[in-house]
Amino acid sequence: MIEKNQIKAAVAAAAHKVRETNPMAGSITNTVTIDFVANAQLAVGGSAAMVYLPDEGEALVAAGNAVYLNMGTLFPIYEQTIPATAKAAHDAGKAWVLDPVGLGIGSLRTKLLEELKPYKPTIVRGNASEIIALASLWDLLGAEDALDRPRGVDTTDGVDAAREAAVALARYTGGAVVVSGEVDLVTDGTTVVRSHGGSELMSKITGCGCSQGGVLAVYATCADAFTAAVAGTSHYNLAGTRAAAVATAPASFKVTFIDELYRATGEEIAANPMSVEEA
Ligand SMILES: Nc1ncnc2c1ncn2[C@@H]1O[C@H](COP(=O)(O)OP(=O)(O)O)[C@@H](O)[C@H]1O
Ligand SMILES: Cc1ncsc1CCOP(=O)(O)O
Ligand SMILES: [Mg+2]
Repeated sequence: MIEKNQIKAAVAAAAHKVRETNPMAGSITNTVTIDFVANAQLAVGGSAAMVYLPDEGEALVAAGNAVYLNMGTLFPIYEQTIPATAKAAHDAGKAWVLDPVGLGIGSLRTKLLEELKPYKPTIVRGNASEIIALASLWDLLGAEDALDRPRGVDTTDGVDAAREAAVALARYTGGAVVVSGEVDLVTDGTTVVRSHGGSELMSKITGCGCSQGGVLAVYATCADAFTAAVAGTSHYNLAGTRAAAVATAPASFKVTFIDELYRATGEEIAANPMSVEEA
């Protein structure tokens, strides 16, 4: 298990490095939230590039240290783009972040996520239902825990219901897993961090999860999987807490939230409340 002080020091260092280096993390993401993802990546200090085509996904892998793959709205071309980009990242030893949005809707999403298993995402980020569904699809849960039911894009499970699935996924990938919710859970399969903060209003605007994934990819350009996952999640929760102190309804919250992502310093991000336990 990693000690809390060590985690916090690594988080502050990662935040400083992002701000100093303005790293690019390319994305293949959904059309609902593509603008929010790019703006969140810029606000935390990164640089964004959004593409749809297979050779462009591979080009973004070559051009940066991390890419973000989000399954939210699939087009037929993604049958080529998503596996080609994940394979390119895996083969190049570069980081990639997976958000298995809406796993269970339709057959292409399921087929693609099955295909991605050998490319072991550096960070998996999803809500509790998506994390349980992915661990189940990848046969990482005991038969009695395995679930196979279609879902939408919002969770029907609490974060703790996905703890075992998250630990199993992290042990399989060798990377980190973030389960988002009222209190976010982050694990590398050995240590579990619970990151506090944020706001209920984050579930009242679309794209807080998707943009969190984009921010995690920015951090993954500059830090190991677990540090990047804790740092991006802490940064998110701090900005959510601060935005909720100013804005009381969804649209103004979203604008203020992006401002607070921009304002947060490395020390403030590291000081965001967390608890640490063994996996
Ligand atoms: N009730 C809540 N309280 C605090 N933060 C929340 C709450 N609901 C969601 N969040 C935050 O919103 C972000 C997106 O989480 P979530 O809504 O679970 O993802 P998704 O949009 O993929 O379903 C995360 O940073 C999470 O911490
Ligand atoms: C509503 C919706 N439908 C397909 S993707 C998407 C966005 C989901 O965004 P998030 O999971 O971040 O709320
Ligand atoms: Mg989501």
